[in-house]
Amino acid sequence: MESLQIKTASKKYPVYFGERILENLHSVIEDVCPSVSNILVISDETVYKHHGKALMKELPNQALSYILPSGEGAKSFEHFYNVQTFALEHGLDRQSLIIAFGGGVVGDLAGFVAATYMRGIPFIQVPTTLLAHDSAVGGKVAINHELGKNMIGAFHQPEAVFYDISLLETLSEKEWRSGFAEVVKHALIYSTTFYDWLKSSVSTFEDLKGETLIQSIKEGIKVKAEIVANDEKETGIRAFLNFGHTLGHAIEAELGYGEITHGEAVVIGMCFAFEIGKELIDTTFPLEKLKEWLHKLGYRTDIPQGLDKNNLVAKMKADKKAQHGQINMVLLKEIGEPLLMKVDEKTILSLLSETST
Ligand SMILES: NC(=O)c1ccc[n+]([C@@H]2O[C@H](COP(=O)([O-])OP(=O)(O)OC[C@H]3O[C@@H](n4cnc5c(N)ncnc54)[C@H](O)[C@@H]3O)[C@@H](O)[C@H]2O)c1
Ligand SMILES: O=C(O)C(=O)C[C@@H](O)[C@H](O)[C@H](O)COP(=O)(O)O
Ligand SMILES: [Zn+2]
Repeated sequence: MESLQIKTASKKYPVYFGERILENLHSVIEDVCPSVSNILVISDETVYKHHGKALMKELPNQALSYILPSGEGAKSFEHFYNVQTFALEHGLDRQSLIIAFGGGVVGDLAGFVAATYMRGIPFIQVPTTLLAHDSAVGGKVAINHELGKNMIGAFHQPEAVFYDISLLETLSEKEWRSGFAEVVKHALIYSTTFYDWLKSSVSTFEDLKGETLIQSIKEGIKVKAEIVANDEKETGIRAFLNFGHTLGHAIEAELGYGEITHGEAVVIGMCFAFEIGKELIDTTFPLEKLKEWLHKLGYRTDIPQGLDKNNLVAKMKADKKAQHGQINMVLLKEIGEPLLMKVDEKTILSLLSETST
């Protein structure tokens, strides 16, 4: 089992990763939460069906579980409230531990429950998707609002991240595609070395196995770790991790949560940010080559049909990076050279019209 250390202003914690490491979970819990009173596992139906038994076998018999429906819809006020009610009814206290067992949806919701229950209790992320190499690290936890993604949330770091990569074997191709988008994002904002390696190593999702998978996850987490170590609460460079998300989140909210995966929306958002970059900054980035690779991997890079462009712009203006109602987007001058820039909504509206099908 390998490990990395995450050091943020508020907390230091380990990220353990490797294949078939679940049997080590109890000793990690003893290490990071030695005086835990009881445990609540929060998961979703699909994850629990595939891997629930294997997880619960590693926990004390009294461990509780709360199973959410699968998918983005679980990041709602209703499910948040229901989990809090369950926790209260079952007597969770400040010595209780929440285990988020699932992808980014479970991690974000369970983390937000942990952040707010009795003003904050510990939690451990046990991620089960590729995407969660991103969501499980860094402490952003949230639920969605009809008016925007992750609008209600907190920064609450986990006590540990425990990533058994073998659990990913049951993921569908759609979910590999969604998760890989955030790996590509990490490479693009960080370094040519990471990006070139990724591009030459992954031509189909079949390639995401063994060492290539471990390396992709490890490098992605390292990028995230370095950024959150310097800016835990997004007062500056953490915004770079939001590359592709200004439009991506707007598309997810406009289409209806769960109609498009997070990663697929981020890919469209990243390509759009490159188009904006062509207009506003001096960049030589070969966007067509990136798109060629993305299309081979089955991504769409154009804006889905039928979306109202004015509504998209309104959502982009409501994004958390906006300042005084002005849209702030992450653009890339070159690979590894992100910058945050105010973009006029007229520029956005006209490019949205040009790049839509
Ligand atoms: N907090 C952050 O920093 C951060 C970062 C990136 C994304 N996110 C959020 O993460 C969410 C997306 O996460 P996700 O893509 O992991 O979605 P998800 O948690 O909904 O998982 C995707 C689907 O795969 C299923 N699944 C999960 N693990 C599985 C497994 N091992 N085998 C089979 N099926 C499995 C789930 O049931 C679900 O249907 C979005 O809400 C996004 O906003 C948060
Ligand atoms: O960790 C971050 O910071 C990110 O922006 C990572 C993103 O991939 C992730 O989707 C995050 O949840 C977006 O945050 P938000 O603040 O735009 O809601
Ligand atoms: Zn994301």
